[in-house]
Amino acid sequence: MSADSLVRPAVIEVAGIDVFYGASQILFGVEFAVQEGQTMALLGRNGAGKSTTMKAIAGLAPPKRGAVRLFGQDRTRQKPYEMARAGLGFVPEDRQVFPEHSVEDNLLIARKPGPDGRDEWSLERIYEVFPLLTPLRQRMAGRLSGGEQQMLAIARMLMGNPSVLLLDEPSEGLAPIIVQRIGTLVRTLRETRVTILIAEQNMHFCLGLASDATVIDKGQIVFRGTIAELKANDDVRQRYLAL
Ligand SMILES: Nc1ncnc2c1ncn2[C@@H]1O[C@H](COP(=O)(O)OP(=O)(O)OP(=O)(O)O)[C@@H](O)[C@H]1O
Repeated sequence: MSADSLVRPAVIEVAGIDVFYGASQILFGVEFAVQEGQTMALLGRNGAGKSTTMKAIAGLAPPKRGAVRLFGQDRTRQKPYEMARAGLGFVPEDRQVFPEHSVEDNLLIARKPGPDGRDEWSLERIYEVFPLLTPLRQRMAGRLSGGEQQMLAIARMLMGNPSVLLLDEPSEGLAPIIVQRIGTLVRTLRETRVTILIAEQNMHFCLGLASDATVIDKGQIVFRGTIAELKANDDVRQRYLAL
């Protein structure tokens, strides 16, 4: 077997995408790849284009030029439900739990096997990994705290057994202790061999979590490397990530 045949395509490939909202161009040739099992941090300041990139991958902000590929297959301009069927789990910035339904119903509504037939996430397993949700199972999701809602949003996404996770600013607006818990949770997920892309303003949250980093500024990629390389690069951190 040649070495080439062992090279697998990246799980997520964003290939030179331009995204517009109306007449305003928001992303300019954004390009990066996430390999199988990698935890990639997409970092950048407020308004840099992180959410737009996540939405472009998830099918919510179709690129005008360039391509989005999942497991080597072209998925540019597919609908969000098609991306979900292809194995993509997306937790948007605003979490979007069903406020009038209980925690347990939110979870059950989302339950389905993954595209590869994987069915790892039962309610029992969710409560094991998210012990904070156990006593809240009958509570209306709209009455949860921000941190609890974030946990529920991640748990609900997992009930669809995705093989690729997109988390948009999971630490946003949460107290430091809750941010720590979300960090522990992401580390647990990393061990389940899924591929993870996390968009964050909070670089410190990602330093101990991610293996790799991509930095975006004004809709353009300005850095790609390992987390260790980012830590060692004062210039990039000061220019693009300092608050
Ligand atoms: N629906 C929209 N219509 C027009 N412009 C938008 C829309 N959504 C976002 N923008 C603009 O696109 C740019 C990128 O926004 P985006 O939400 O992708 O950034 P971000 O890096 O995720 O920042 P944040 O941390 O604030 O979410 C910003 O200038 C923003 O004002």
